[in-house]
Amino acid sequence: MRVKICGITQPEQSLAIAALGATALGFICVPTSPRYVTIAQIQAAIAALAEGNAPISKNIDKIGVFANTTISEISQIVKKSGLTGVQLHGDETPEFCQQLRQSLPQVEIIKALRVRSLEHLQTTIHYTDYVDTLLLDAYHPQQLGGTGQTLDWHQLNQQFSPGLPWFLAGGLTPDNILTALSQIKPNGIDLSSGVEHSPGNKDLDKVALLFQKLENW
Ligand SMILES: O=C(O)c1ccccc1N[C@@H]1O[C@H](COP(=O)(O)O)[C@@H](O)[C@H]1O
Repeated sequence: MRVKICGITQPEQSLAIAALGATALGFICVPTSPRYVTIAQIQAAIAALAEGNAPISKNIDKIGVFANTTISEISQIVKKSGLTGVQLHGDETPEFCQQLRQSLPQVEIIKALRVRSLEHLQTTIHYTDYVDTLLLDAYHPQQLGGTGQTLDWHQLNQQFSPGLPWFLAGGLTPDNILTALSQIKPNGIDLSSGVEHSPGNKDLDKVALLFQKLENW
């Protein structure tokens, strides 16, 4: 199972989190977020990974999180920083994803859906031809992401079976991860606020605890 730890801002934490077992790191490229990072910060985090000894550090997925921005801005940031994937966390349409794919053919495209209702889940069907991966996050009326709010895993399990690999996100923590995974079987999990001291400052003890819990799963 893929494990993405999102909202990394410090280069040394990217290396430590990779060493603990993360398969993907997320960098928030949304300027209004308290976890926002510049191209230079992403470059520094990726350079730290390249200097790490463990092969996993070099092969780890490096995902930029964007919301409601332009294809040209995303493409520039991806090319300058060395990101391997893009997570679209805003109101991007299937047509937008199709155009982004043409601009960045080698880059993984993850479309996040902030789930307002179970009916809303049906919209994912329109993205299947244009993205590689889906991600489900909880809806919050004021914030785009990193909210710590959870989805209804049990209901989701009964209503959601997309034709694409997908990440479960939204309020996951070392304390609730096994409960979530006992109810639903995503291809990956994505954690941000549940493994941090404060926005952008990850709590490495919580990240270690998460991987300890996953060992017994
Ligand atoms: O983390 C943020 O600040 C953020 C800002 C804008 C869009 C997405 C953001 N984070 C994403 O939110 C989810 C869930 O976070 P949490 O575990 O509930 O704190 C995750 O996919 C992040 O990539």
